[in-house]
Amino acid sequence: MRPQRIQIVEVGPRDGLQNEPLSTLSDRITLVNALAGTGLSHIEAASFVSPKWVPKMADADKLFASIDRQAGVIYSALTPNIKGFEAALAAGVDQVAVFASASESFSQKNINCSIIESIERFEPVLAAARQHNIRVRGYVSCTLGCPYEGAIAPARVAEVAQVLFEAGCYEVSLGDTIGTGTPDQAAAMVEAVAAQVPISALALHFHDTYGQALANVAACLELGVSTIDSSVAGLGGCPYATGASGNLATEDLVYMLNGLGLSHGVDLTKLVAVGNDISQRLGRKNGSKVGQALRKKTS
Ligand SMILES: CC(C)(COP(=O)([O-])OP(=O)([O-])OC[C@H]1O[C@@H](n2cnc3c(N)ncnc32)[C@H](O)[C@@H]1OP(=O)([O-])[O-])[C@@H](O)C(=O)NCCC(=O)NCCSC(=O)C[C@@](C)(O)CC(=O)[O-]
Repeated sequence: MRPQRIQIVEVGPRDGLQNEPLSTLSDRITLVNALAGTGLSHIEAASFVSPKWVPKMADADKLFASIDRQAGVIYSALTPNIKGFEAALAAGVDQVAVFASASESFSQKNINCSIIESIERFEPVLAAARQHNIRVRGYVSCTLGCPYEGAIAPARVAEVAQVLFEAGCYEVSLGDTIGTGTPDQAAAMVEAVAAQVPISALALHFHDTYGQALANVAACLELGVSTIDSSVAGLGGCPYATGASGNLATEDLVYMLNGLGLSHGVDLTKLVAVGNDISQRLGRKNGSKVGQALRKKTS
């Protein structure tokens, strides 16, 4: 049941840096370029969202105009509405993502509308993307808990994921936004969603606030999930989930996949160097245990 090949979606430049107070446009560009040199084949590089809401993601068009695009790498971005999609299209984004929530309260805080309204806003994005041959990824946040509502029923997550998939998202990424989930809960949630959406179209997007992300991924790999989102150096958090820490660190994920003998195409040594560099630039502790361990070993 465990897949042999894993697709890693690197979300550090977006989910990571959207929440790093000291990051600059230049840091963002440097990070995207450096990540593309590690073998990663999908980098979520930016968000076309309101800069009033998420100031650190401003100037996504400048970022796309400045990065050195590598053949074989998908450079994607978040687009919450048609305005964002049109800007992303003009900037030459390869792929976009729409983002819904399994929690009504989080939907209101994050994108200022209800879940149903968010889906309505995504319809023109999906239609325009189809017209331009651009693939759309869907996110469901708060799949294992909400900072405002607490527990979220797996059936609710499955319902929102199914709506996104049937609306045309080629893949649905399941976010444990506040990182509270544990392996059995994560597996139960994925099983509930997989009853509605093919498991091959599901991705995991787990934050590591309670140190459970890697264990949760390991449990869900056994169910056949083959796409995992992660963030170099465990960068980030969420502006609308106070206290949530960064995503699962890509270095930790790659180290585990190596140990399991699963292929992924990423060079761990190069990745560790990128994680240490961005941590140093931001003046923050590297959030990857593997990044820290290998740095000590090599220094
Ligand atoms: C969705 C909106 C825009 C609604 O925000 P709104 O205020 O309801 O929208 P509006 O349509 O009334 O527009 C208000 C202003 O925003 C502008 N605007 C409107 N749309 C855009 C756009 N696309 N790009 C740039 N500007 C835009 C619009 O032009 C206007 O400008 P003004 O007239 O005031 O100068 C806002 O709530 C927003 O941008 N939210 C950002 C949400 C965000 O990025 N959150 C962090 C993502 S993390 C996440 O969702 C979880 C995830 C995906 O990582 C998974 C996980 O970890 O679990």
